Amino acid sequence: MEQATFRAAAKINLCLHVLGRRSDGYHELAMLMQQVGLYDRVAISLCDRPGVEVICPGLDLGSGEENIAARAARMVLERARVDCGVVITIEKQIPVAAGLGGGSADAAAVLQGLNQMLKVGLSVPEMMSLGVRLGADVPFFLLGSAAWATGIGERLRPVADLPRVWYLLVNPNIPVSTAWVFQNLGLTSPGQTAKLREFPRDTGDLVRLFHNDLEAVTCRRFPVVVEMKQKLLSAGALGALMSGSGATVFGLFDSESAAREAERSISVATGWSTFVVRSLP
Ligand SMILES: C[C@@](CO)(OP(=O)(O)O)[C@H](O)COP(=O)(O)OP(=O)(O)OC[C@H]1O[C@@H](n2ccc(N)nc2=O)[C@H](O)[C@@H]1O
Ligand SMILES: Nc1ncnc2c1ncn2[C@@H]1O[C@H](COP(=O)(O)OP(=O)(O)O)[C@@H](O)[C@H]1O
Repeated sequence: MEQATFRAAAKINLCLHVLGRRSDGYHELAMLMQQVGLYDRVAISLCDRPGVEVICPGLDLGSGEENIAARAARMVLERARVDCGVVITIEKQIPVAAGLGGGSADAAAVLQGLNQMLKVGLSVPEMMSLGVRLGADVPFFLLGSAAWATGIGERLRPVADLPRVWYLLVNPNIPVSTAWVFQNLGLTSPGQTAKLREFPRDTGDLVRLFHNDLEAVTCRRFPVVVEMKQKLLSAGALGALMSGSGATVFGLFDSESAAREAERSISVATGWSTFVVRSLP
């Protein structure tokens, strides 16, 4: 039985502007997205028994249509025209429903991993067009570099050489539904366009880009997000922002030691989950 293990890194949104609502209910966005060093481990085993099984120790994410990794596996198996089955074991480190794209990252790892293991020969653009049917964020994870994202998040322009910085991620252990946040956005006029040509060269440039149109919606329902931002700033973060639809907040630091010191002061005082991570290229 062939087996391989892949790492699936989380993402943060350094800015997220909502530009408008489409007739299918999705929203046009403009975002700067970057992966960070917080990983799920996705182990894929091929087996003789047909079907897809997903095991996620300690969590119940199902193996049916509700599980995005299982859906990704079925898509590749259909194209591979083989009659083997797949068992996927996901060790989650990325908090679930946290604005860090964990499900989409796992799905991208399964698309790439099975494509490789079954020698299906799908190109990256082909995987991206399958991926966007699983989730708007999946193409970004297949790209594998920081990017400006437009459309519903699937139109990507890679950004090279973003400053490598450290983030302290703080999550209150409250799951937030992305669909709920968009439904409660109450968009009345067209949103502001982000300056997509902007090229952040240093930490100051990065912090000046920080903006998230979804933050106010999540903060109204979960005021703890405001508290987490304030705690990060008083602990020395150069900037702090909610990622995606929340509720994770990230604080930016220019050294690992500064981020770890802030983590100590924040996690001593609260029961929140914290992660010190480096930005990925
Ligand atoms: C908001 C973002 C920002 O990166 O991140 P998360 O908070 O999920 O991490 C993403 O756009 C989320 O991407 P993803 O989580 O893959 O979204 P999907 O599963 O496709 O969509 C979940 C729901 O969010 C809404 N949605 C999503 C993307 C988008 N551009 N417009 C939307 O209105 C839709 O109501 C959809 O039913
Ligand atoms: N492999 C998976 N990892 C995380 N969540 C998953 C997975 N498969 C399905 N889900 C479901 O997807 C939803 C969104 O999860 P996630 O991708 O972690 O959040 P977010 O979109 O906020 O980053 C959750 O409600 C969860 O139950």
